Amino acid sequence: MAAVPLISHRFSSLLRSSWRSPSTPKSFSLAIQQFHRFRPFCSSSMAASSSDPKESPSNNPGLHTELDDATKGYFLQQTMFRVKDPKVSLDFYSRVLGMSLLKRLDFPDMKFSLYFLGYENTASAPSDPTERTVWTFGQKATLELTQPQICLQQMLDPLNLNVCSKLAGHIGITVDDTYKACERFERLGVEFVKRPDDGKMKGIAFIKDPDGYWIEIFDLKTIGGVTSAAA
Ligand SMILES: C[C@@H](O)C(=O)SC[C@H](NC(=O)CC[C@H](N)C(=O)O)C(=O)NCC(=O)O
Ligand SMILES: [Zn+2]
Repeated sequence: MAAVPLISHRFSSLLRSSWRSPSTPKSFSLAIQQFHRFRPFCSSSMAASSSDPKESPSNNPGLHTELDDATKGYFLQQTMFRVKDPKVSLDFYSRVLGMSLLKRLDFPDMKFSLYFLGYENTASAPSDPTERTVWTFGQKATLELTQPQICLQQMLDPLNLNVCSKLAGHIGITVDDTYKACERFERLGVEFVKRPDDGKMKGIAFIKDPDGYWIEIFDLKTIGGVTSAAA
């Protein structure tokens, strides 16, 4: 909201200066041009009604608060970063930020490893490797560090626009049922990167958000089996 006073201040000072000297229609028309340039921004922010909370739908076009029952139980489970050296990253996130390694998954045939970090107490993690995977995917807000060996060269090449050079990989949502969720996404016209039965990892899907960010979709019923060989 702070930006709006700045813009309206700039616009009002333009108006004042042009108004004070009506003989200079040029600055007045500039002021009007400025207004029209910033109006879309102002209209969405200045339209905030003082009677409703700032976070209400009336002040946030596009926001829905009557949520679809189908999404009940969804939670943000992970954010995936690609890393150049897991040793350096694990040191940073554990020693500097106090995270624990909840789960490590190794996919030697696909040449990458995954490190799931978070603030959960690992003393409560199951000892069975696959059950520990399911436990991890039941935790909210983990960090998934991906060390994609085959991508390493692309990552080190700043000019490389290969998917691997994007350091921020995806976010991941734990849903109740991946196939049911994806059938709903199809009905809603969501763009897919990978449908659940595409590619090597059956049962995991990737959709895109309006800006093209990848969102991974999985569930606790299948994630253990999908990753059992890597557990
Ligand atoms: C377990 C789940 O949270 C995953 O993210 S595994 C998904 C899998 N990841 C990779 O293949 C990592 C290596 C890849 N080269 C990369 O850098 O992303 C996957 O299918 N990723 C999407 C893809 O199309 O690569
Ligand atoms: Zn992931």
